Amino acid sequence: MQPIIVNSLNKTYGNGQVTAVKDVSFTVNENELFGLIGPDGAGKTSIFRILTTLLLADSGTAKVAGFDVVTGYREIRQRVGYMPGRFSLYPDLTIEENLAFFATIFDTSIEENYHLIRDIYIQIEPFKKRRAGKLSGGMKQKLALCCALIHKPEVLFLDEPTTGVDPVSRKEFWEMLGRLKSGGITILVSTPYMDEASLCDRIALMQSGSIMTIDTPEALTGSYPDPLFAISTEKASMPSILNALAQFEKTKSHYAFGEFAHASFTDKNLSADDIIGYLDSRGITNSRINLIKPTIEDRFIQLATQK
Ligand SMILES: Nc1ncnc2c1ncn2[C@@H]1O[C@H](COP(=O)(O)OP(=O)(O)OP(=O)(O)O)[C@@H](O)[C@H]1O
Repeated sequence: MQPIIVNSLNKTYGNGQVTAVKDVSFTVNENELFGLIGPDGAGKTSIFRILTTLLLADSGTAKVAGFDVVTGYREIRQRVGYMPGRFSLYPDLTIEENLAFFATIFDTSIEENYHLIRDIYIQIEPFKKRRAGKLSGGMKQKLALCCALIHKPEVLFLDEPTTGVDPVSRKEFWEMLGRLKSGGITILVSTPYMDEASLCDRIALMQSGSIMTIDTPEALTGSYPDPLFAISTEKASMPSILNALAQFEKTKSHYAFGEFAHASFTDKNLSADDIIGYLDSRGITNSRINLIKPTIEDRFIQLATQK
């Protein structure tokens, strides 16, 4: 059985004025870590809320853990864990009290399922008497994950779990997801961070409510359609490099990527020397150009901007 089956979901807000989810279909396999990747407003939270039975779709169907999200909402709520994007715990309760509260509403106890959360909980246990509202971003997120796990869910929904969290805690968090997955839980996670996408088994790249493509991270970057170059120079500013590239008739795409400009060209036989020659002719000298392996972010930009 596939724990998540989504078929042609649509969701609008404001009497149809805002389209949040547009004909979205995907499936998640048992024991898979599946990512919804896209910028703010792509529709990720709406999908999470529909799948966790907190929001009704306008049309389409979805099944979670074998139950329909409309007719089987009670069963689904028993079987899933949900960590919403915004901090959802009780700020005036301590770590321990929040966890005990979530255990109680699911008719279990911290002791009964301690083994599920142990790896994560031991990191925040020394502060168990501290109120949740007074925790750092990384600690809040660990507590929220413990609360989402304490009733032993079959499917875990994590909506932007690492937004606002420092890089070290983000890394630790993803290592924890890997361990949970090995423990047999199916995970749907969303993130706007493209570097995290590569840690999923498969990802759906989303924009403006639609899924542009679904595949493994390796297959997505491997199927980038053109040679991609990273260009830098100490002698010219980024805007002037981008401006020169914009005026080159063979430029297909160009954008700033950290300290580099990334560019692809309509002529697949164009060499780095040809590009250096063109930039020289535009007064951009001493440029360095490397043929690079595209990242998920490059692939996202390519799909989002293709005509
Ligand atoms: N209750 C609402 N009323 C009106 N518009 C909404 C509502 N909730 C979401 N939207 C709009 O629907 C679109 C999709 O929002 P959604 O929250 O699902 O996306 P997201 O990818 O999760 O982004 P974010 O990270 O910003 O939450 C956005 O344009 C958003 O402004």
